[in-house]
Amino acid sequence: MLIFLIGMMGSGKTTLGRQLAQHLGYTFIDLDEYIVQQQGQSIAQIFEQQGQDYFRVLERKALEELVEQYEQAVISTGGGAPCFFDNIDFINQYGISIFLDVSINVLSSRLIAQGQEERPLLTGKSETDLISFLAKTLDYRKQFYDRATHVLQASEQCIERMVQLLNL
Ligand SMILES: Nc1ncnc2c1ncn2[C@@H]1O[C@H](COP(=O)(O)OP(=O)(O)OP(=O)(O)O)[C@@H](O)[C@H]1O
Ligand SMILES: O=C(O)C1=C[C@@H](O)[C@@H](O)[C@H](O)C1
Ligand SMILES: [Mg+2]
Repeated sequence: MLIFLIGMMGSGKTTLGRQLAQHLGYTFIDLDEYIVQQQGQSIAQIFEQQGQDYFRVLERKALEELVEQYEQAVISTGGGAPCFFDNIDFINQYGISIFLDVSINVLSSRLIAQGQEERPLLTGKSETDLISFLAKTLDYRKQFYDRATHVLQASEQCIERMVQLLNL
């Protein structure tokens, strides 16, 4: 089975994905890291040098490659991945998708704590700008995230509890 984690930046896709994969004995793949390794450039460099549209094409190609290569894997996607092309349909065709539903306040405090240098869409934003950017982005992306096959309320849950709740 392929399990795709989807949700906003800072919702815990990478953190939870790694632990879920370990729990299930599955391979863990982070889509952002896969692209970084393939390209030999950071996400920030790809955005800066080739632009976001190019990154979205790389993201789609990476999804296509991964479904060919793996049968049992947890794949943490980038925050925007399900929201471009027909990626959410593609994801649901090849596996299950879990939307990590996290409130804007929790997202913004996690993202501020973690620093923003590897998240080009957030670079240079003040806390107020960050909150309004997240709210606006989620407002648009919700239509895609809502098509996940599973939803986890993930603001407060600790990782171990989330793994139990999924009951996989
Ligand atoms: N359930 C949780 N409880 C508390 N903190 C968490 C939880 N999940 C993730 N975090 C923290 O939130 C931050 C963001 O998590 P993570 O990098 O996993 O998010 P992401 O969804 O992969 O983001 P991106 O889309 O930018 O890759 C990290 O500092 C992580 O330690
Ligand atoms: O939410 C987004 O659009 C992004 C999230 C990150 O995971 C990266 O994929 C990139 O920084 C873009
Ligand atoms: Mg991540």
